[in-house]
Amino acid sequence: MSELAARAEKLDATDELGGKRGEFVLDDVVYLDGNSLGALPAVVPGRVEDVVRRQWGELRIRSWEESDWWTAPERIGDRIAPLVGAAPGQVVVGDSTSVNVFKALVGAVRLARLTDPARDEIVVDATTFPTDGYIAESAARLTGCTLRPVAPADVPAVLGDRTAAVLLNHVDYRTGRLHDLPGLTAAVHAAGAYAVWDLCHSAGALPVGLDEHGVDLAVGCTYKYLNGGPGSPAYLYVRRELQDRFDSPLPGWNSHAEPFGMRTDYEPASGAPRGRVGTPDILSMLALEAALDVWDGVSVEAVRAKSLALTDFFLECVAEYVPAGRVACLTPVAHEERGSQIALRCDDAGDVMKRLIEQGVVGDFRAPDVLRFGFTPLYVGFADVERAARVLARTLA
Ligand SMILES: Cc1ncc(COP(=O)(O)O)c(C=O)c1O
Ligand SMILES: Nc1c(O)cccc1C(=O)C[C@H](N)C(=O)O
Repeated sequence: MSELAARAEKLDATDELGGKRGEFVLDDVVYLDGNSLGALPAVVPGRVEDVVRRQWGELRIRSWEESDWWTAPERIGDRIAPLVGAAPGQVVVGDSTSVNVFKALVGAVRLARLTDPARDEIVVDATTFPTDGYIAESAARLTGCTLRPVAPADVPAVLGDRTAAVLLNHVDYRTGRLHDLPGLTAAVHAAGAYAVWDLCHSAGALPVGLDEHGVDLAVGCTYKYLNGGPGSPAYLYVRRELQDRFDSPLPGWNSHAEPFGMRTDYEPASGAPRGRVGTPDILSMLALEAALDVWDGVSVEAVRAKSLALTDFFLECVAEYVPAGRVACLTPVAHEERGSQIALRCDDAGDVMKRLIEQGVVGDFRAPDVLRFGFTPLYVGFADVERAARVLARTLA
């Protein structure tokens, strides 16, 4: 056994999160794609079966009340809240991330214009996951704003009294770079603008501190580190002090103060429900609720500590096993700039990833030349990491 393999064994033996792996349905594959689709928590199938057979099949319409379907978006929002550093009552679950980006960004521009109607610029992360960029462009057109795509580090330099809202990613989906949420949020506020953060690649992987850092609005998906399942609903955070002024661009009947009043005039609900739109996707939502059980007794700080240890160890194994110059790491080495993934640039990355997957190491390929490996501390161990680096070296040899 190599020195690194022996070390991996020891690290796994003392890993305080090691026991969590047994709460997931996993096989012999090294699954490093939880930053795209989280693994299945073992508790989910039985709970979904109950929702389908008993709640829907037997109780039918009664379940909106008796099975608490109607309040699921806020209830499950409150389960996600502590994972992103939010007090209860500020997170609502529903719709896709894309839709929530739209609600948050248009809502942020409207908030800015309450005090300064002349604000007419939206700043967006130029390196963003494409959907955020597309939605930002449309939100700018709809609100009569100019869109300024800027790399996150350059955002402070372009802020001014025309800035209405800034849309940023906490962790970059390609490189795994962790952006400075506290510093950038403070800079946005100093310019009198509103900060919207996309937490897709940070929630469930590292502490976010939404309340602590005064974030205005945030969105995120639940199918990555929160393991909610394919297409599970996203969430929207609106800071408590802004909720009464939040003017959603998608005011559906579910966000009405009195949904069953069936009134022609719209009166927004107060609190987190104001972020709702239409009927919640109950099956996906309750699968997510069950999946969140794996977080019982887990601290995000412990997850972060293990995530950094896993990514450090992966970099060490890659440096030891992979011939020098064969891959280049795009992910920052500094802990304060690293999310929970490692991105390696490599020639023929698409083909290399195919061959890795054939050998039981599942990451993903992002065009044009990136091998992406996501590390989910709840179910990835150090022996997995050592094996992944070993198989990568063999594949590249
Ligand atoms: C940063 C980021 N935003 C948004 C999305 C996707 O949004 P949606 O849930 O609408 O597909 C993803 C991944 O799919 C993402 O990585
Ligand atoms: N949402 C996805 C999907 O429906 C199919 C395939 C991949 C995804 C993803 O989540 C991609 C992911 N956001 C990324 O960072 O690339």
